[in-house]
Amino acid sequence: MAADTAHFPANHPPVKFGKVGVLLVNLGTPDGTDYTSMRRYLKEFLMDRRVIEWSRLFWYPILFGIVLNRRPQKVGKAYEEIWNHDLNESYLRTYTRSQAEKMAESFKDLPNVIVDWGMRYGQPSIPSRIQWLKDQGCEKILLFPLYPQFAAATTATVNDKAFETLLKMRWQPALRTVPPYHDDPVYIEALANSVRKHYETLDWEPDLLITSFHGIPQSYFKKGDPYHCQCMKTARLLREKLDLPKDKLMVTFQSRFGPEEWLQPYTDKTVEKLAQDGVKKIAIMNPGFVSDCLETLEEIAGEAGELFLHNGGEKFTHIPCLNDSTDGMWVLEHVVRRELGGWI
Ligand SMILES: C=CC1=C(C)c2cc3[nH]c(cc4nc(cc5[nH]c(cc1n2)c(C)c5CCC(=O)O)C(CCC(=O)O)=C4C)c(C)c3C=C
Ligand SMILES: [Fe+2]
Ligand SMILES: [Fe+2]
Repeated sequence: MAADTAHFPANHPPVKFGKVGVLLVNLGTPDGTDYTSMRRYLKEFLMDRRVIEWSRLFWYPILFGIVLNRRPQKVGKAYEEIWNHDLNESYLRTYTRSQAEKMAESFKDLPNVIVDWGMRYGQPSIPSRIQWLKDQGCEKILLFPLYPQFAAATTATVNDKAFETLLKMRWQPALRTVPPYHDDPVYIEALANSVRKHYETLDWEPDLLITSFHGIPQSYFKKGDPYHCQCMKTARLLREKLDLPKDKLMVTFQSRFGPEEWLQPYTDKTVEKLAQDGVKKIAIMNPGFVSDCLETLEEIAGEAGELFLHNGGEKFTHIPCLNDSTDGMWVLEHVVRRELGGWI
């Protein structure tokens, strides 16, 4: 309900209250594909201690001396290929905004709830959205890092940024964070549906389904990150839901960065080897990404596909992420309604 200020004394500052905010947060994305936008985005991303855990004394000379000079141009070209030119933004931003808009529409039965969206890196920033929700009268905010599997490099850094924002506020809203939903039956069912629906569009049948998750360094896993285990559980539940034998669904990890050893098997090496070993038809999906982005469209649908076909594979298909599809929205809304328990 709109805040009722009628009974305030005449000299009382106007305040809004009584609302509950839902803030959907995804990773982030550059504002443009040019060098300056790319550098700004990568700098914020790669300065995050949750993402790169190396000592700053070691990392900053490499970051500022090499990475931020070369990588913006290289990655900018890759973004150029998958850019949403109609809206002049990346699909990650298009989908995240659409997810918030669709959720707001279906939450019309909850008039006190305001749904908003933000990014961990780049715009709209988490501090700006938390302040905006507070200004709208949100005394309670449900923060939803959209990643199904928890990783310190993704979920924890979103939570950190939100709490860091509260650190500077006198009148803080109550903040609740959404836990990982890697084994939620609704999520698993939506993934299974997306596979079934995609297969119906093909005039061939894949010999193998690869679930490719974003990797993390092995060292993060050894320090106790639950990410690997949660990816494995998602994949097992999906395989069971699809009624596939163990050898028909494979888990791989993509997007290595830097010289360290990352979670294995690596997606690119696996795809290459499978083709060389005579596997002819594969499908790849990215269950850990809530929206298609550079890592799914360029690296998997593009590069991994080419690698497979150039090494002897005959058929390759990429199954889109859940994005803002009906099934995808069903998952996000189910998780949010559950986590709002006691607040609405
Ligand atoms: C050491 C570096 C990185 C870790 C650890 C890492 C983990 C991680 N990332 C995602 C999801 C996404 N990453 C994306 C892009 C991206 N990731 C890294 C580095 C690490 N990620 C970089 C440097 C970049 C930028 C592109 C590049 O320079 O190669 C994206 C795409 C964003 C977009 O705008 O499209 C996503 C999404 C997860 C889920 C994860 C750990 C679980
Ligand atoms: Fe990443
Ligand atoms: Fe494990």
